[in-house]
Amino acid sequence: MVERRTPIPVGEAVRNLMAYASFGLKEMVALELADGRYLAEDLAADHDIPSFDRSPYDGFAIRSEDTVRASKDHPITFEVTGTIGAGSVYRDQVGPFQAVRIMTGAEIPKSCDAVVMLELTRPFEEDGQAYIEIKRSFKHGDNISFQGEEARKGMILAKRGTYINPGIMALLATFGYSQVPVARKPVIGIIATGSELLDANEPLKPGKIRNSNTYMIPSQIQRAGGEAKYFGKLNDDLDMCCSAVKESLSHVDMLITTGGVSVGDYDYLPAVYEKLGAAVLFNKVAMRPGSVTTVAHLDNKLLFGLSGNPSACYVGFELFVRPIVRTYLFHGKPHLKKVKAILGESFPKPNPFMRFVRAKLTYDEGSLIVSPTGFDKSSAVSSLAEANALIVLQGGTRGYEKGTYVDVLLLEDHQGSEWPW
Ligand SMILES: Nc1nc2c(c(=O)[nH]1)N[C@H]1C(S)=C(S)[C@@H](COP(=O)(O)OP(=O)(O)OC[C@H]3O[C@@H](n4cnc5c(N)ncnc54)[C@H](O)[C@@H]3O)O[C@H]1N2
Ligand code: MOO
Ligand SMILES: [Mg+2]
Repeated sequence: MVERRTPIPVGEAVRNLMAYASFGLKEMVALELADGRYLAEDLAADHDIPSFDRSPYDGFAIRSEDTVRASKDHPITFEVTGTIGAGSVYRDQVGPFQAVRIMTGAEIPKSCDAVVMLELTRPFEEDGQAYIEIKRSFKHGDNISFQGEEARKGMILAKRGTYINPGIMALLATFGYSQVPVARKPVIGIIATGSELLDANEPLKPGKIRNSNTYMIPSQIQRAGGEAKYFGKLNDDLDMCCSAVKESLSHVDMLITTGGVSVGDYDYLPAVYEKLGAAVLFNKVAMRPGSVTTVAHLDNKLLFGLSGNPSACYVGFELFVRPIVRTYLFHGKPHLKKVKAILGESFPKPNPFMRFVRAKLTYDEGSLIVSPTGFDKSSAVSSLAEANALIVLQGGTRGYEKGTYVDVLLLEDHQGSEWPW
């Protein structure tokens, strides 16, 4: 008798699974290696920015009170008493009608309170002494970048779980993080099952196909923020699958297998879970593709039984593995971000189950347009290539017309979403 499985709604499957999600550990990495990682702690300003009053222009630092009477007809002359480049500090007193030549980024001398841009001065020399003429008045604080005007010491500038992008790299360096507390990447094992599988370098043989899943999944793991560890491909053999799963699991934080989760004669994963005593959370989800996606846990670790069919495998990863990975990385919104977009092409297929259509999202003059990327069976590989989004079509619907607003999940996004969507 073929095993009958009862599909559970996607939302219920995600909720069941997320009960097992946990934060990972922190590790320190050199700043140069922090790009693309996730902050394990809030990033706080340990000093004001700027940390001293500085000049935003190349010009002259002056005392504004000396310019009160300056005008086109009555230029006022200042004696230039020194020069400060960025990085230098001018310690002498600046007296009435004196000016200090100052460069962008240099600290304002204590007795000055305004800066005049070079272009607004007329320089001249008399008896070897430099002077400038100023033809307008300046107020206290004119052209000064004040200490703390951008950020105050103690402010939180990025939260724990933030993806480290170029801007965060700049902040980390600004605040002297030569070592950065980042989330340790979860190590995710991958095993492919299937006697039909050839390696990428093998010539095609009758009845065989190349194993694409274990090249696709590491790429998805990396996009999610984890680290992939490949344990090879296995023939459909129960004992071999059992020992490989058990052994591999001991070296990783979670394990993905692909293939062998359905009800066929050589689909051994259900038997593997049973033999190893893994508790199955679900083994049928009301979705297409990926209905056979199975999740179990053993020794406090999650086992993801993703479908062998490439598109089903892909979608199963994004819906179920990704939020576990992002939670491990301290991300507060671990699920795929959902937006509304306009369907760029009709999708005539009926949708008995919730359907996740591989799609390409584009921007057109303020609108988001989304179109399926091609062949839509769960066995499809080609439609994955261009996909940067999944269109979500509700179960029990009969097709969607071009121009309809549909829900779309973004695959290449770092903001993420909370649950429920
Ligand atoms: N009687 C039923 N048959 C099937 C059902 C069902 O409910 N009743 N479900 C179908 C659905 S839906 C899917 S999806 C597949 C899932 O199959 P498995 O997860 O058991 O995967 P396999 O049988 O091992 O392989 C399926 C398919 O994918 C190819 N494959 C496998 N591994 C890879 C790989 N690493 N790279 C590329 N392609 C791979 C394999 O050759 C098969 O063509 O079951 C349906 N059947
Ligand atoms: O798991 Mo299957 O993808 O529904 O085709
Ligand atoms: Mg099968």
